[in-house]
Amino acid sequence: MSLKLLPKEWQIWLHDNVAKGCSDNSILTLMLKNGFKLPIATKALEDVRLGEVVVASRTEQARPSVAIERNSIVCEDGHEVRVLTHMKAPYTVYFEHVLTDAECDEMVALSDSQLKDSTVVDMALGTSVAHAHRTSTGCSFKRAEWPLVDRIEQRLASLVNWPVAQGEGLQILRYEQGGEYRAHHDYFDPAYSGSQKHVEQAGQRVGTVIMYLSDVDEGGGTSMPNIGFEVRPRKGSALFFCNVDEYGAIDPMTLHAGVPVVKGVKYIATKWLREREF
Ligand SMILES: O=C(O)CCC(=O)C(=O)O
Ligand SMILES: [Fe+2]
Repeated sequence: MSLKLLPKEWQIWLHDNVAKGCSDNSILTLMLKNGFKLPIATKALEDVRLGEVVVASRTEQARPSVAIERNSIVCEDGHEVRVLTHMKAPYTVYFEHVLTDAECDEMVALSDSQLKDSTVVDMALGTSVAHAHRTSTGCSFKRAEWPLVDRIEQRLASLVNWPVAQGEGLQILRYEQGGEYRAHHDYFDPAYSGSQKHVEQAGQRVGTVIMYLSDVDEGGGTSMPNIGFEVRPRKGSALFFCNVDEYGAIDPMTLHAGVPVVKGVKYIATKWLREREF
């Protein structure tokens, strides 16, 4: 059943290429170049050759997208967000004024009593574990847990053109001086067995939105070391990037880190967008 673990666009691509009579070798070479691991690619190809049916439809989008031709975007709730910077690959947009100061303060207040030491997903087991690479405290909210959370989720959905139902709950992180989140990918790497249960549940994490809830005096940016890019936290701004390319294949260039806070306190709210309903 490896075929179903592939992004929709790749399922279609695989079917089309098998139908065209392409060789296993040429298909697998291209899949490996796009970040798929050999066992997954081989098994998916075998599924198609055995007549496994594609689960995707050709009209569906593989990932979220932003109307980057505009300098500002009016969201469905009438809130106007400014587009400051964008990059084609990895598909990245830095927005200003996604949240008002009052909304940031309210999010911080809602989270403050619930913060616990942060965890990361254990690659082999797929469970949450504490990790020295992530020195922050955090908590998460269920979708629409509070009216403000609901409003922000609706706003983000219209901003990046991705249904609310395909988003995980918001996650809040608080970093104090020296706090950081070392370089990592947000996607579930198909090479690790622990990833599979997440991918089976709601598909890949196709996009990430990191909203900055506080101004930080020094440090605390979000960097993408593979492309030498860094944004600085600014209260109300948000960094959005797609963790997959236009075909839905994982994009290793999205490696990113929460740079250590030098002075001040950094608060963020992160929204992970999934391929299917979560
Ligand atoms: O703290 C940051 O700037 C990065 C946070 C992050 O990578 C995440 O929440 O997945
Ligand atoms: Fe991340």
